Amino acid sequence: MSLGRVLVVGGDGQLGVELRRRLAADAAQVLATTRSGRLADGGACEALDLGEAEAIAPLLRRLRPDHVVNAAAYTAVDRAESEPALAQAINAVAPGRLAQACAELGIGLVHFSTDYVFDGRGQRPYREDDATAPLNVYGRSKLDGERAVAASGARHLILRTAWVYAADQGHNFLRTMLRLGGERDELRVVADQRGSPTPTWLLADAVARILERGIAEPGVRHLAAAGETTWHGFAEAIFAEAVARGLLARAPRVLPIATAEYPTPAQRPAYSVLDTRSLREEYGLELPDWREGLRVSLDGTSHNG
Ligand SMILES: NC(=O)C1=CN([C@@H]2O[C@H](COP(=O)(O)OP(=O)(O)OC[C@H]3O[C@@H](n4cnc5c(N)ncnc54)[C@H](OP(=O)(O)O)[C@@H]3O)[C@@H](O)[C@H]2O)C=CC1
Ligand SMILES: Cc1cn([C@H]2C[C@H](O)[C@@H](COP(=O)(O)OP(=O)(O)O[C@H]3O[C@@H](C)C(=O)[C@@H](O)[C@H]3O)O2)c(=O)[nH]c1=O
Ligand SMILES: [Mg+2]
Repeated sequence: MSLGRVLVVGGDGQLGVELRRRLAADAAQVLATTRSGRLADGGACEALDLGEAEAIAPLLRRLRPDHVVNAAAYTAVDRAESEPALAQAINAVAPGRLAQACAELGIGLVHFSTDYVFDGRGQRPYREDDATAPLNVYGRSKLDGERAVAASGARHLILRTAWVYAADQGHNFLRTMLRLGGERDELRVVADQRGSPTPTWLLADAVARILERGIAEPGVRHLAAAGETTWHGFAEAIFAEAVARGLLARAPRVLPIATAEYPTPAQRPAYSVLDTRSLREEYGLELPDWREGLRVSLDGTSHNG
């Protein structure tokens, strides 16, 4: 079955790359945008700077995709504290304009949001309707983006995910740990923030399934790997799996530290595990445990969900 024409906005981000790869198998045509109008692999695509929101509607009118998947965002959590206007423009204003154009043209929209919309004082996995209270600029801008998309009237899904990584590309914790682990004997990693590391292939598989079934009930859904760990636990797992595969000669020592011992400009939630039941039931998804997600990512085997 063909998914028709799908436009991936932000086609060279870590999620955008994986979406293009995954959807190419099922879609009649995968279109993409980057800021420059070129893909990192040299291919051509559409140019779209999300800082210029007035360019969005004309582009969609010209391309007329069946679905838009928005994988673009301002994701530099610490830098956002000193660039709040830019974070707001990319994460809130642009998604709102994108969604309005989708509503006008009858295009379905899949948009991504984050666990950082929560303050982390929860005691059990967060459900979609739990109260949001972002602790940082990035989280606030993403929450405003959710609200703008919801208000647009577009047939949409807002997928809140968490701790996203890919083994082969992008700026992410896995790749940072593999790099630092090769350089140092000892790392200090926070052990009091809990969440669920989620590979981009899992997200791309879920999007393919969603587009295949269609967006029935608009709204927010949670989508992340199952289970939970801390950044320290994730780091330990990364080194164990990397050494087992010969990706690293030996694991560094990973000292568990408190958040207070790793000061950063942005405050982060202490607990942001997401309850994914709603999306799993609605779309018949089986979400792997985060550790299995890590293994598959490092094996480089592509998964079909
Ligand atoms: N990374 C994570 O841990 C998590 C991410 N998410 C969400 O998932 C989605 C995908 O994130 P991820 O793939 O990790 O993000 P990346 O940072 O890897 O990719 C984001 C993409 O957005 C593009 N972009 C940023 N600003 C602009 C702009 N002004 N105009 C056009 N493009 C722009 C970037 O392009 P360029 O490189 O040119 O700046 C980049 O290609 C986002 O909505 C994010 O908020 C949710 C939870 C966790
Ligand atoms: C590199 C490093 C980080 N840390 C800590 C800092 C932070 O609390 C945690 C993770 O660091 P990062 O910078 O990768 O995390 P961060 O940029 O906060 O990751 C977030 O990105 C945004 C886009 C999201 O939406 C979130 O879901 C989440 O994935 O690990 C250490 O304790 N030791 C280290 O050596
Ligand atoms: Mg980061």
